[in-house]
Amino acid sequence: MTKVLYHNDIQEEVLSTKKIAIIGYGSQGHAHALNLKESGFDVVVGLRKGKSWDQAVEDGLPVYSVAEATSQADVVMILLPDEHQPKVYEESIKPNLQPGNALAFAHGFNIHFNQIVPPENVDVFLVAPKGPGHLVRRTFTEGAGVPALFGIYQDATGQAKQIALAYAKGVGAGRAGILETSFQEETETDLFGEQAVLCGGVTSLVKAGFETLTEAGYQPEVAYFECLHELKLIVDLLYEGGLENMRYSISDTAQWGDFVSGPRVITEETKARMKEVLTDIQTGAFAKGWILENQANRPQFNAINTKENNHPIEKVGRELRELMPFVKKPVNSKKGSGH
Ligand SMILES: NC(=O)C1=CN([C@@H]2O[C@H](COP(=O)(O)OP(=O)(O)OC[C@H]3O[C@@H](n4cnc5c(N)ncnc54)[C@H](OP(=O)(O)O)[C@@H]3O)[C@@H](O)[C@H]2O)C=CC1
Ligand SMILES: CC[C@](O)(C(C)=O)C(=O)O
Ligand SMILES: [Mg+2]
Ligand SMILES: [Mg+2]
Repeated sequence: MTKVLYHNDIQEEVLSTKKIAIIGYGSQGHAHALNLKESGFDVVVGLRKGKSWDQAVEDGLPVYSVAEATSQADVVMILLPDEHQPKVYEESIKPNLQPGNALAFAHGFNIHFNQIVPPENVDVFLVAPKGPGHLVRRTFTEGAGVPALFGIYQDATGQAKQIALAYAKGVGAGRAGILETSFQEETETDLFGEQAVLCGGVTSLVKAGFETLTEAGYQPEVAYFECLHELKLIVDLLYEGGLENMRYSISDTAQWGDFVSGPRVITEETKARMKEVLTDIQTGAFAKGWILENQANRPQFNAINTKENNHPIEKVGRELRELMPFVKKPVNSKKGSGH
């Protein structure tokens, strides 16, 4: 089995004497900055003026422009949206990097697809939490953590691995498990996971189930509970104990239905489509399309986003969640949250 590292396997001294600049204060940025600070590290945040800047100040962090934060830091972690990173890197980060600094990422996209080409005299590593930033923060405050991958692209100082590991420990990943990867493996598996399974796969499955039931005349509220709300409860069992644990808790009738009907829905054809998705990622076709979409100001992204937000499952879901005060407010609507 691949070696998985935990909290006590990692020395953090190599990072204790360094200043870390977190560039961006969104989903991952706020989690890394706050977790590292509470782990005892010296953290500054680099931003443009705006909502995130105000939030980081309110959270008690020293905030500077991206150029100023980079200039004073030893480790520069870029946590801007992938599509904004190359421009900000060229204009504000690259001119302020010193030999021996470390440039870090939470996803390998821009390095792997050559959108950012760092100088040879800096370390380049990634620490990629395998979970959404808001959960990286929430689990940390609860004394737990989200697993992370680390990978080294360039080791100019001979210390890149130790620095990356100390960083991963500082964000709380040592509580859950830290695994070594390459930029290529992290980039390709992360894109595949979010497209085919975690995000694209799940949303398409949920909508298809909801539409099948409502088009057959069943109540949208019943379809919502069956196909979306209960998914979290089923996923909790998978998370805690795998497929067997989930199947232990459900009825034998459900388990038999799982065995005979699951493979009728997710078929060899689905797997063939997954392989096509993976090929597009590996060849760079997906990356090229995403870069072009951004250069054109996201016409398709915006149109699809609006349509998706107006899907009937979203409308009935909003109404039903209002009546369940115990359901956590979505991370994009917390009052006063700039994350
Ligand atoms: N989201 C996640 O959970 C995960 C993300 N990742 C990776 O982490 C990285 C960050 O992603 P994510 O956290 O989703 O990013 P977000 O979209 O949440 O980042 C938004 C932040 O970036 C700032 N920002 C955007 N553009 C600029 C700019 N031009 N100059 C300065 N600041 C800017 C925003 O500031 P403002 O308020 O001023 O707009 C805000 O603070 C990506 O590489 C992503 O792939 C990896 C694992 C999971
Ligand atoms: C699953 C989506 C993700 O890869 C993540 C939260 O890990 C992302 O890019 O946001
Ligand atoms: Mg991911
Ligand atoms: Mg991702």
